[in-house]
Amino acid sequence: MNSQQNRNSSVPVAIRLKDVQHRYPKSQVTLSIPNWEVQTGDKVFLHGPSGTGKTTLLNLLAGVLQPESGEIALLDQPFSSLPTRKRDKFRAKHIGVVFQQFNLVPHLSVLKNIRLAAYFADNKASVDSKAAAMIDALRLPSEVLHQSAGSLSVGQQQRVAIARALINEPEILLVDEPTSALDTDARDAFMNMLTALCETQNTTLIFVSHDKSLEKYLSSSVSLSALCTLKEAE
Ligand SMILES: Nc1ncnc2c1ncn2[C@@H]1O[C@H](COP(=O)(O)OP(=O)(O)OP(=O)(O)O)[C@@H](O)[C@H]1O
Repeated sequence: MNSQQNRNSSVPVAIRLKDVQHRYPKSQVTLSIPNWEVQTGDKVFLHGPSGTGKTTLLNLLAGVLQPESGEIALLDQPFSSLPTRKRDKFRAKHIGVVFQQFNLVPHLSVLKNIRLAAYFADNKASVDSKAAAMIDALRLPSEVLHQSAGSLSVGQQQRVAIARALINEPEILLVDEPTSALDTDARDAFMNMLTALCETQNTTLIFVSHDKSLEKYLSSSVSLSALCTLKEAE
């Protein structure tokens, strides 16, 4: 099912892009998204061949990149036009991000990695007990909380990255190719855990992957080529 076709006008929109254009410095290629809306609670599988702009779009949604023109609104608030500090604050409070390298601090314990995300979002609500519950929900033994993130396997780090991204109960979760290092069984388990956690928190999920076999875990599917164009300057 396509997320544009799946739209129900009574459900609020979590993500809205209008006439967004982005060009990397010194690049001739412009990525252009005329219109895209994602409803609250939708879990979108965003797919497309390598180099079509998936990571660029996630970075725009995370506010790591700013569009050259157009507007990205999140949770009915202007986002891409916010000054950097306000955008950083908004991201820390409302957006969870799991990118390909997980970006855990390797020498810090799992618990400290999770506490750090809560600290940046000014989240003081019983973080340690929530972290323990999340680690349990992700089927990791409680001992990992006190192990350094860098000492864990890739699959374990992946789950810790999800726990860290969800600790502030973000309304939006952005996930980029997190399963590429996993075998089929581990991938199934991971996808089930991820979507169940998002369901519990009514999180809007944007999940990027090349792997079309993962489509079945998400509630809708969008091809990058239907959403955006990449144009080279003449
Ligand atoms: N930092 C950068 N500077 C210049 N051009 C870039 C940069 N990052 C990406 N691009 C270009 O932008 C386009 C989209 O790249 P992007 O990484 O978003 O694609 P992708 O679909 O995520 O690819 P993959 O599936 O291989 O990760 C490509 O043409 C790429 O060469």
